[in-house]
Amino acid sequence: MALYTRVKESIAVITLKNPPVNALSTAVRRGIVESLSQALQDEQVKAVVFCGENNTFCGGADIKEFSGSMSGPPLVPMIHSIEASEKLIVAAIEGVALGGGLELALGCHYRVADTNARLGLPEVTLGLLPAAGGTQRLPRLIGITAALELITTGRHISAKEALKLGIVDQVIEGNAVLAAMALALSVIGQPLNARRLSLQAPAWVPDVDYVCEAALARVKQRSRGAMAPVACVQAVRAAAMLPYSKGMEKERQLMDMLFRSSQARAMQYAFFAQRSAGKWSLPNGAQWNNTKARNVERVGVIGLGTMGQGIAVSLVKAGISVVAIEVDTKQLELGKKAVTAMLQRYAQRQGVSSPLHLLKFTLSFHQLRDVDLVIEAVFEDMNLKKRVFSELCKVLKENTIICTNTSGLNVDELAAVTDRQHLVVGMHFFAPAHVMRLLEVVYGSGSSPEAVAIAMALGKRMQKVCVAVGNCSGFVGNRMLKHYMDQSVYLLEEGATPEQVDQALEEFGFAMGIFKVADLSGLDVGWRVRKASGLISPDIDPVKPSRWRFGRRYCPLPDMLCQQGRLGQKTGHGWYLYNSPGSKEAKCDPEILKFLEDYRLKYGIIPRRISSQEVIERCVFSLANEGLRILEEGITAGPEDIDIIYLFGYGWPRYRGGPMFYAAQVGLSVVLEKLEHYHHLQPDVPSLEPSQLLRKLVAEGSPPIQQWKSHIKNLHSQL
Ligand SMILES: CCCCCC/C=C/CC(=O)SCCNC(=O)CCNC(=O)[C@H](O)C(C)(C)COP(=O)(O)OP(=O)(O)OC[C@H]1O[C@@H](n2cnc3c(N)ncnc32)[C@H](O)[C@@H]1OP(=O)(O)O
Repeated sequence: MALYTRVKESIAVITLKNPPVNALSTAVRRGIVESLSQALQDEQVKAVVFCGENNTFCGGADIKEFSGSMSGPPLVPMIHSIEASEKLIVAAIEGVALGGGLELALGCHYRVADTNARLGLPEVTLGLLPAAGGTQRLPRLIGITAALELITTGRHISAKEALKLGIVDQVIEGNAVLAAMALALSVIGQPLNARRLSLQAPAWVPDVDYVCEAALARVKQRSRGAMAPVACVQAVRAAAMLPYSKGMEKERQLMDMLFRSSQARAMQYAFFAQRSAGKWSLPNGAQWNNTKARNVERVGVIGLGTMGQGIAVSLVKAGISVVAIEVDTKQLELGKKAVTAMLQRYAQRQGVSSPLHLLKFTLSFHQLRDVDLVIEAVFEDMNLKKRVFSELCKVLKENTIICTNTSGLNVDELAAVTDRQHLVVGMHFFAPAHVMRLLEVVYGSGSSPEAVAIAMALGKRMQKVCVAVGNCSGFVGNRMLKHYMDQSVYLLEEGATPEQVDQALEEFGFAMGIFKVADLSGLDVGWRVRKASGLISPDIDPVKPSRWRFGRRYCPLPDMLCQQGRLGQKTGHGWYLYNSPGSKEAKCDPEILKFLEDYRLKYGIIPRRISSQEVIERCVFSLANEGLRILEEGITAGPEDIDIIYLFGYGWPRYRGGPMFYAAQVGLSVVLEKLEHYHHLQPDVPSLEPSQLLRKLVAEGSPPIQQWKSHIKNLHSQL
C-alpha cells in the first residue's frame, strides 16, 4: 500500500509500504493512485514527495506478480499521471530505486538521493526491459550512450554516479525526505514542462546508428542468445529516433514479446532460486534461520597456489585478516607477490587504500594459533591434506573451524583425522577464486550446523553465492559435470570434432564449449584424478588403450592427449592449437583432426555426422539426469540449489534457468524418452539410465519445478 501524510501545510508525502523492498505490488500501485488523487484534490498541497518506508525507496515491480494474472492500475499510466501532475513532485530516494522504482522516480519532476542509495534498471537481468517508460525517459535525460550502458547491463549505480550522469538532482547525507521537501519549497511555482522528460525531444545524436550497432554487437557477444539485451537496444534506439508516444509504443511491443518468453521465466526463476539457496537447510532440520554463526575476523589460508591466492584476495577484500602459509620461502614469495599485485590493482581500480595491512605471510603453522577459521588450499591429494589437517589440530584454538577447498575429495575422511569432526566443512571455491561467485559449502556427516552457518556467512561476506551441499564424490557441480564431459568425448569417438561440440554448446548459450574449458583448466587436472582413482594403471596398453574400464565405456582420448604433452593453453596445444603457450585464442588444429581419424580407424569406429541437437541432448540431459540423482539422495535441499551452482560456477546461460529448470521446461517426459533412447544405444554408460526420480516425476504428471520437493522422500525442508 501507500501512506498519504500532510507534513507541512503545502507538502504531502506519499510513502510506499511493502516490506522488505517496497515493490510495486497491486496494492502499492492502488495506494499510489489514490494518494496522488488525494494530493491533487487538496488545494492547500502545492508539492508532493514520494518516498519508501524503512529508508528504502522501491525495488521495482513486484516480480512475484509476473507469474499470475496482473491486476490493478498499470505502471505506465500511473507514472504518466505523476509526470503530468500540475503540482510539483519530488522523489526522495533512499536505499534502492530499481526498475519500476527508478522509472517512477523518472516520472517525478525532481530527484534527491541519499549518498548510500543505489539506482538502476535491472530488468534485463530478469529477461525484460524497463517498460514503464524507462527506455524512453532515461535516454532523454542522460543521452543514449549512457542509457544504453545502464539498460543493457542492468548495473546498479551509486548516488554519486547518478548525480554525475544527471539522473538525480541532489545527493545528500542525512534525511533524503527532508532534503526533498526543502528542494520542493525552493522550486515551487517554477514551470514544470522542462522537468517532464516525456516532453523532451528524442535523444537523437548524429551517430545514432553507429552507437546502437556497437551496443548490439557488445550485447550479442556478452550474452549470446539472450533476447532481452537486444530488445533493450532496439527500445533505446526508438527513444533516439521517435517522438515519445511512438517510442512508448515500441517499448510496449518489445516488452509484450519478452514478457511471454521462456527466457524471462527462466531468469525470474533464477532470481528467486538465488535467494532460496541462501536459505540453506540440513537433513537434520538445522537451517539458516535457526542456527547462529559466530563471527570470523581472522582466517588462515594454507597453500598459496592459484586457489589459495584467490581465496586470500577475496578474504582481504571483505575486510578479513589473513595469515597465509606456504611450505618454503620460494613458494611463499611467489604467492606473496601474486596476492599483493592483485590487491594493489584492486585498490587502484576502486580508488581505495590498499588493504595489504590485513595480510601476514609466514612459513610457520604456529602463526595460526589465533585464527577463527582456516581454509586449506593445498594440492588435491588426500594424504597431503590429511597431514595438513593433523598438523593444524596441534596449533589451532579448540573452536577454530577447519575448511578444505577440495573440489571433490571425501570431507568425512578428512575430518576423521582431526580432533574436531563437528568443526570441519568443505569450502569449494571455483577458479579464479577472487572472480568466480560460486561457493559450495560441503557439510560432512559430522559437521555441526554452526560450522555450516559460519562457512555460509563467511562466503556471503566474501560476496560469494553460497550453496550448502552434502558430501559425495565431486560434490554437486563436478559430479554432474563428469557425465557431461564423458558424453562430449564419446561424441568425438563417434565422429564429432572439438569445434563442432563446442559450437553446439556455445549456441546453446554456454559461455565456453567444454573443450575450450578443458584447455583453459589444463588437461592434466582430470588426468591426475583419473590416475588417483585407478582408471589409469600401468598395465594399460599405451598404444591401443582399452575403451572399457571397470565394466563401463571409457574414452582414453584425454589421457592420450596428456601423454603427448598436449595439456591445453599452458602448453600451447590441447584440444585446440594456440599461438604460444599461455595464449588464449583457440584455433582448430589439423593434427587433432588427424589424430581423431587415426583413433577411429584403430578401433574400427565408422564416423558419422552428429547434429547439434544430439550434442545438446546427450551432454545436457545426462547432466540433468545426474542432478536428479543428487536430489533423490538429498545432497541438495532442492533443484534451485543445483541450478544456482550451474549458473554461477559453470557458465550455464542464465536465460535457460539452470539444468533442472531446463529439463522441466523441455518437458520431463521428453528428457526421459531421450535418455531411454541414448541408454539403449549406450548400455555400457550407466549414467544415461534415467534416474528413479525422473521416472517418478514423469509418472506423477511432471509437476512444476517448484513442487518437486514434495515428490522427493529424502528432501529436507527449507521452510
Ligand atoms: C507487459 C506487462 C508489464 C509489466 C511491467 C513490469 C515492469 C517491470 C519493471 C520492474 O521493475 S522489474 C523489477 C526490477 N527490480 C529488480 O530487479 C530488483 C530486484 N531486487 C534486488 O535486486 C534485490 O532484492 C535488492 C532490492 C537490491 C535488495 O537486495 P538484498 O540483498 O537486500 O535483499 P534480497 O534478499 O535480494 O531481497 C529481499 C527479499 O525481497 C524480495 N524482493 C526483492 N526485490 C523484489 C521485487 N522487485 N519483487 C518482489 N520481491 C522482491 C526477495 O525475493 C527477497 O524475498 P525473500 O522472500 O526473502 O526471498
